[in-house]
Amino acid sequence: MSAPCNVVVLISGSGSNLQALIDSLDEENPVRIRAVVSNRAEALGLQRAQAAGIETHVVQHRDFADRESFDAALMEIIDVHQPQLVVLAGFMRILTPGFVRHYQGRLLNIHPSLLPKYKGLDTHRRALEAGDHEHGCSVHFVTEELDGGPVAVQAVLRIGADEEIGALTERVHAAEHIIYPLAVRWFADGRLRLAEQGAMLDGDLLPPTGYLLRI
Ligand SMILES: Nc1nc2c(c(=O)[nH]1)N[C@@H](CN(C=O)c1ccc(C(=O)N[C@@H](CCC(=O)O)C(=O)O)cc1)CN2
Ligand SMILES: NCC(=O)N[C@@H]1O[C@H](COP(=O)([O-])[O-])[C@@H](O)[C@H]1O
Repeated sequence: MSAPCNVVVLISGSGSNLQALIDSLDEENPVRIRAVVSNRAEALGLQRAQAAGIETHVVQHRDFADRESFDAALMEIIDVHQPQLVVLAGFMRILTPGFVRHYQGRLLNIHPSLLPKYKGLDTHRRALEAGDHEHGCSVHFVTEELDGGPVAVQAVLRIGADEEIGALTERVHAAEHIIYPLAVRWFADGRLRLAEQGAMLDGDLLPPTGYLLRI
């Protein structure tokens, strides 16, 4: 088994991706979730972490004068755990260049679209309004460019005729809960890495879409 991989998870909301990561842990998995940090005190994900016996912290962005000081407070808490990996799981704040540089290559995010399409927010509505036939989610390395980092893995879904945003959101969520634990495990096992050229899996450069799963 690989050496333990200390992970800190950042959240802002319900934490279903955090829960999927927690549920993926077993004696074969080297991932050790050392702490969960939320920028919102009301995040239900904090309760999920506490139920799993994971240390939790709240760092509210509204308590800080600017993004740099907020990020510095995050980093101070995160670095206590000396993480090999920081996981954004529904974390809804844009991180500063200083934060991204500090964790470069060991910072992952789950995004609810087939990047590079629909960076930012409100992705499901945008895909439906565009009349797309496919949609999905992406795990990517985080860079200074918002949702622009190299993709590690994507889940591709067919959009059903007249599919409602609620149904699509649920299907994408379910797909996220498959690909995020997979990508995090690959990283912990030393299989997934960020190189100069992009995301690498087992020493091979991944395509811009990352490792594709059709679900
Ligand atoms: N430097 C980076 N920071 C973050 C990235 C990234 O790729 N580079 N990914 C995001 C996650 N994300 C989409 O996947 C995302 C999160 C938040 C926002 C956003 O516009 N946030 C607003 C506040 C919104 C709110 O509080 O509800 C803001 O920060 O002003 C866009 C995309 C995480 N950070
Ligand atoms: N741009 C970032 C973004 O929209 N992230 C999305 O927030 C949700 C968090 O759900 P969760 O709190 O239940 O994991 C997830 O669907 C994730 O893709």
